[in-house]
Order: sequence, then structure tokens, then C-alpha cells
Amino acid sequence: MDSDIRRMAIKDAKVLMVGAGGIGCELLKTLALSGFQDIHIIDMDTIEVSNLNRQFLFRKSHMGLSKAKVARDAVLKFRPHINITSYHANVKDAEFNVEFFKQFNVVLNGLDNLDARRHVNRLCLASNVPLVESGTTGFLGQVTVHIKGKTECYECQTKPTPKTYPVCTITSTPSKFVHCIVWAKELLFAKLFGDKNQANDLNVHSKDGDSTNHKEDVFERSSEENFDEYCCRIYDHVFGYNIEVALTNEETWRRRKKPTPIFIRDVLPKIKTKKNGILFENGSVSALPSVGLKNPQEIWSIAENTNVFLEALKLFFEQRKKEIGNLTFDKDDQLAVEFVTAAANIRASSFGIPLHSLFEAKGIAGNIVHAVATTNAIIAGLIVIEAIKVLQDVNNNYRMTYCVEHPIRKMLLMPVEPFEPNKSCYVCSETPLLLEINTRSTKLKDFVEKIVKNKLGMTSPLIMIGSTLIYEVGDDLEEDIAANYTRNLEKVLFELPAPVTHGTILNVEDLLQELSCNINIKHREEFDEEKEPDGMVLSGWTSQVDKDRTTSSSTEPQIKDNNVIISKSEEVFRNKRKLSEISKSDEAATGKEIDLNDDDDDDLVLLDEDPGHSNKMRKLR
Ligand SMILES: Nc1ncnc2c1ncn2[C@@H]1O[C@H](COP(=O)(O)OP(=O)(O)OP(=O)(O)O)[C@@H](O)[C@H]1O
Ligand SMILES: [Zn+2]
Repeated sequence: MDSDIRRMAIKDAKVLMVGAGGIGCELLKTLALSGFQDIHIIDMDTIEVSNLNRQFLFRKSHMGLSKAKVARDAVLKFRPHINITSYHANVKDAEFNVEFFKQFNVVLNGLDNLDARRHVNRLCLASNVPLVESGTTGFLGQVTVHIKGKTECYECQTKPTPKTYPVCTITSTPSKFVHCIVWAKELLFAKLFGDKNQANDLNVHSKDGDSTNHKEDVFERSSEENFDEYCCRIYDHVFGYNIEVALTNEETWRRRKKPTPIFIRDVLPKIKTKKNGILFENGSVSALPSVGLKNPQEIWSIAENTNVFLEALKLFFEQRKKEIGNLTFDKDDQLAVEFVTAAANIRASSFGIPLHSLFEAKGIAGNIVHAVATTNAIIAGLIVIEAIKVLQDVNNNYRMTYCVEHPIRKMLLMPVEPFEPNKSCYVCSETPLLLEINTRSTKLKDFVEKIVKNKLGMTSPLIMIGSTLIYEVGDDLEEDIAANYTRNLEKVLFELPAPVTHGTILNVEDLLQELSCNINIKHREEFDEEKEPDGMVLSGWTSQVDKDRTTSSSTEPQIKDNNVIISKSEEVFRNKRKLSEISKSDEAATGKEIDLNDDDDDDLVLLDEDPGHSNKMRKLR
């Protein structure tokens, strides 16, 4: 009987899948094999070679084709009689509005970024369609269920920001290889190739507080300097001179191992002139061939790192001149990875930190967590289990399930009961927010960028003050109205047609997401540049970002990231949050605390599996 009900629920269901990547391919296959007959799938991407190792519905011949379409065709080959509709599009496109979402019984996410997840969450709330959300990071993964009014929504909990490091650790006292990587990409790379106007703490300060940056133009090449001379000078400055200056701060080294300055003359007694790097097939430049290196898994000697550093630096100036001034580190930029690896290794050597291979350094610099196909398969299976429960809607026994890397209570899959909606969540509970802002100096455009788009995640916002419409986004706006909005963007809040002052309530609405939110304005004259870099503070719904900002400096190097990693680290965090609650019962049973929230990401904590030693923990390095 039960199985009949289940079969009917599955057969009659119309489901929307968002994302046809690692999780999506597994999910589409599992849905089809479980008896689902009407599946719609949205993915904006085309197939790349890097997808083929785990997105098994795709073959080499599919490269460049739509993921959604190819996934559909592949599954129809073994389930020809079911309906699969594919959309090669961004889920944030206007066609996927509330009306579109309403036709589905459940929405299943297999996405890789926060932005799209938040958007789908809002559309599911607005259309009252249950959402099964998922994510994986290597061996870790999770499936969560979000049902309007019954469970927390995807945004009820604040999201953590990527891990940051104290400025002084990066600039003066690195103790781990990751500190050298952050220094190499966020400071050195940024200084040499990035936006010159950005704050950059590359130069250390001597004991009298004087910066080593005597000459403003220490990183500029002078007209009489050739490239080889310039590269050597930069090398000696950052690895030699700067370290010598740092050593004058005796207090710093009282309890620490002193670093060793490294000058070119110590590493490469005779500098040979080398030929230029060669162009890779895909057009990217590499310094490796000309310095006689090819194995990315090998750890280079300090002389080899020096050669790579000098060659890469030269190649940037000779062959990628046009990009200089606009570059930010990108893990897919071969030359940038080579430069950062070499620079990080030379610095690591100076500080007595073990060196790493290009492959390892790239992983650390790009925050790459290698995908594990089995985790995606397990997560896809769990999504289908939860989707079936949602469709049957019998006894509300939904579970948030976390896939962990090491057994906890001998379990690798940890089911947790869902939480209730957070009453102060501005997304599902529509609670008002408070914005402290200088209404006399802040322009509307700053409010739109920093608050409406970045913080509130709105894509098609409309801003009202009382009954006055002051800003709106839309393709079909009449010319004079659009021009009026553009003028408003340049106005200070106080000067808008309906002036924003202390006590004003702004209404911000996203028409596509059907989300509306009231923001109470509190005028404030001064903001701390370091702690409140936005020059405005949104509260009521406290985001992790705000919390972190108040404790760290604005110039603090951050592991900035692509969406993949932000969303993935967030999933790890969510795992930890829920698991820390599970750990409470373990704590009671074992009398020991399970340190799942251990901040030091080098330490893994594992319960001893031997029942005789069940209250023991091992700390793995
Ligand atoms: N806004 C969006 N609209 C539609 N599809 C999206 C959107 N954002 C992300 N996706 C899709 O979600 C999928 C996520 O899959 P996955 O995490 O495996 O990433 P990937 O891009 O395939 O692989 P990787 O990033 O690991 O190289 C991708 O296929 C991506 O195109
Ligand atoms: Zn919520």
C-alpha cells in the first residue's frame, strides 16, 4: 500500500532540477531510474574537459554543448518514455519567475554558488514550492529540506565568509605554507600586476615604524632598467631587503625563529639569460619550459623557484603587458600560478616552512577541493529520498543529512531533524532591517550596490520611499524614466526626490524574487574605515560578513574566492554547526567534547573506533 502511494507520488510529480554538474548528472540519472517521469532541468553552462571525470553523462564529443541538453539526451537513451525538458539558461533569468516555479511539486538544487542558491530559495518561498538543497566538498556533503513555514529557509542561517588571516601573520610572521601563498597572491601579485590604487601591506615596517617603501616607485621599472635587472631588483627587495628590515624588529623574533633574507646572489651565483617562455596550446604562457621544469608534482629547489619567479615576472611584463594593472590572481592562469608558487616557496624557505609543488600550491591558492564522484552520487540519492518524502507529505519526517569524512558514532551519514524557520530571517519572515548610514554624504548608487545587491542579494530591485518610486531595474523602462533613475543614483540620499533622513523607512522589493523588505534608516556621521569599510552597517539580520568585518582590518588579506569555494566552505560550516549539536549528545556519553569546530584546519579530529576506547579521540595532523 505504502509503496503504491510512493509510486503514484513519484509518477505524478513534476520536478525542477537546477544544475546539471557533478550532483546534477547523478541526480537526473537517479530520478529517472526511480520512476520520475516529468523532469525539467536548468543549467547555464556548457561542457568542459574538466567536467568529464565525474559528470558521467558527458563525453569528450560533447565539449562545448549545453549541459542541460546533453544530460537530457543521455538519460532519454535509457529511459526513452519519460519527459525531460532542458533549459540552457541562467536560473536567475526573468523567464523563471514565480509563475514558472509554481508548476512544480518540488525543486531540487545541484548548484555551486551562493548567489543562485539564494535566488532559488526566494522563488521557492514565493511560489510555495518545497526545495531540496544540496552541496558537496570532496568527501563532505549535505542535503537539506526547506518548506515554507515548516522548516528553516536556505537563508535563515547566516553564511560564513572565507577564512581570513591576521595581517601581521601574512606580512611579517608566516608559520604555514598557506600564509606564504596568501602573501604571494594577495600582496605581491596584487602589487606587481593588480590595481595600483588598492591598499597593499606588502612592505614590512622597521622598528622605528618606517616603511621600507622609501621610494614610492620601488615596484616601478625605471627607464634605464632592463627587464632582467628589474626582476632581480624586485626579488632582492621582497625576499632580501624586506626580511632584513623585518629582522630589525627584535621584539617580533624573541620567541620566534628568525627568517633568513634571501638575495639572488646567494641562490643563483651566475644568472644566465634564458630564452622566453613558450606558448601553451591554449594560448597561456608558461615560464616552466625555459627553466627546464615540467613536472607539476615535483618540489622545486630554491634555485629552481628563483628561476621560475624571475622568468614568470619577466613574461608578465613582456607578453602580458596590457593586462598589468588589472590582474587578480586566477587559479586557471598558468603563469600566475607559477609565479605565486615560486614566490610562496621562496618566502617559505626564508621562514623555514616546507616547500610545496606547483600542484599543491595551486590547490591551496585556488582553494581547490577535489570533487569526489561517490559523494555526489550519495548526495543525489539522498536528494531523491527527501524529494519522495516531500511529495508524499505524510508524516513530515524530513531530514537534513550530512555526509562526513570520518565516522561519528560509526556513522558516515548524519541525519538531523530540520530546524523551524528563523523568526528574524528577513527572507522568509520578512522582518524589517536597520541601516546605519550617512544620509548626507552617501549616494543612492552606493546603497544599491553595497546593500541591495551585495547584502540582500536582489537582482531586479525596486526602491520606494513612502509612495515615491526612486529606483527600479528593468529592460522595458521608458527612456525618460530610466534617465531619471540614473540621475537619482548619483544623488546623495538626503537630496533624493523623497529625501532619506534619520527615521525614514525605505521599502526595497525584488519583483522577480517577490521579496519585499523594509529598511529603517538611522543617520550616522562617522564610520570606522577599517571596521566598517562599506561606510554603512546593516543589522537586524546579522550576517557573518558583518561580524567578521568588525574584528578584522579592511586591508586584511582574505582568501577571496570564486563562488564554488565560498558556497562549499559554507556547506562545511553548516555541517559543523549541525554536527556540533549532535556532538553534544556524544559529549554527554563520552564525557569529552568532540572538537568539530576546531579552527585550525590542519587538524582533523576523529573518534577512536575501538569500542574499548570509545571516549578517546585522535588528533590527526
Ligand atoms: N545561476 C545558475 N543558473 C543555472 N545553472 C547554474 C547557475 N549557477 C550554477 N549553475 C550550474 O550548476 C552546476 C554546478 O555543478 P558543479 O558544482 O559540478 O560545477 P561545475 O562547474 O560543473 O564543475 P567545477 O566548478 O567543479 O569545475 C554547473 O553545471 C553550473 O553551470
Ligand atoms: Zn529564512
